[in-house]
Amino acid sequence: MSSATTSASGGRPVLAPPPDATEPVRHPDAPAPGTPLGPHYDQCFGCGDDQPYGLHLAVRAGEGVGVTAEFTVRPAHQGAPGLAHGGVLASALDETLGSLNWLRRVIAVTGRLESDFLRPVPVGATLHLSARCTAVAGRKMYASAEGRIGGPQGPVAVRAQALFVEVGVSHFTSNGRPEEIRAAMSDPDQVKVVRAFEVGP
Ligand SMILES: CCCCCCCC/C=C\CCCCCCCC(=O)SCCNC(=O)CCNC(=O)[C@H](O)C(C)(C)COP(=O)(O)OP(=O)(O)OC[C@H]1O[C@@H](n2cnc3c(N)ncnc32)[C@H](O)[C@@H]1OP(=O)(O)O
Repeated sequence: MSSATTSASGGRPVLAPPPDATEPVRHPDAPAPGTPLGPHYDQCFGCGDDQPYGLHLAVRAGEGVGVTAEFTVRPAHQGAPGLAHGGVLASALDETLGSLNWLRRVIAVTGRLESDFLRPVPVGATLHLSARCTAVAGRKMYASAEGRIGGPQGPVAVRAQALFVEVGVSHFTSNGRPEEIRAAMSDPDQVKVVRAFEVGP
C-alpha cells in the first residue's frame, strides 16, 4: 500500500521535482515586475472583484517566474474569534501560487497543496505573500510560497509547496456548471483572458 505522500507519483515524494525537471521559463510577453496581474475571473474567490466575501487578492508580477501579493483578512474570513480560518489562508496561498502560471502563459490547476501554519493571523492583518515556480516537468509545475505578517519583511505566518498540472480550456468548459461557463464565454474580458493563454509561448 502506498503512503499518503507518495501515492500519486509512483513512489517519489510528490512535491520533489523529478530528475528530468527543467527550470521554469518566463513567457516573453509576461508583464514587467511590479505590474498588477488583475483577476483571471471576476467571480474567483481568490482574486475576483465581484465576489463580496472573496479574498480580493492583489497579485503583482515579480522577477523570473515569481509573484508577490497582499491579502487583508476581513471578518468574513474568521475561523476562531478574531483569527483567520486556515482554509482561507490556504486559499490565499493557492491563488498566489496559481497566478505563477500566468507568467508562463499556461493554464494549470492545483493538483497538490501542502500548507504549514506557523503563526495565527488576526483579522485586519495583511498577509504579504510571495511565490515562485521552482521547476517544470511536462505538464507539472512545482512551486513554493510564503506569507508574512507585520510587513513584507515580517515573520513568516504561512507557507506552502504545491504541484500544478497544465490543462486545456476544456477542463473548465467540460466540468464547470453550464450557466457560469455560458456567462464567462459571453464576457469579452473573460474571452480575452482565455485567448491570451491560447496563444501560448
Ligand atoms: C470561457 C470559459 C473558460 C474559462 C477559463 C478561465 C481560464 C482561467 C485561468 C486560470 C484558472 C486557474 C484557476 C486558479 C485557481 C487557483 C488554483 C486552484 O485552486 S485550481 C482548483 C483546484 N484543483 C482542481 O480542481 C484540480 C482537480 N484535479 C484534476 O482536474 C485532475 O486530477 C488533474 C488535472 C490535476 C490531473 O489529472 P489528469 O488526468 O489531467 O492528469 P494525471 O495524469 O492524473 O496527472 C498528471 C501528472 O500530475 C501528477 N499528479 C496529479 N495529481 C497529483 C497529486 N495530487 N499529487 C502528486 N502528483 C499529481 C500525476 O502523477 C501525473 O504525473 P506523471 O505525468 O505521471 O509524472
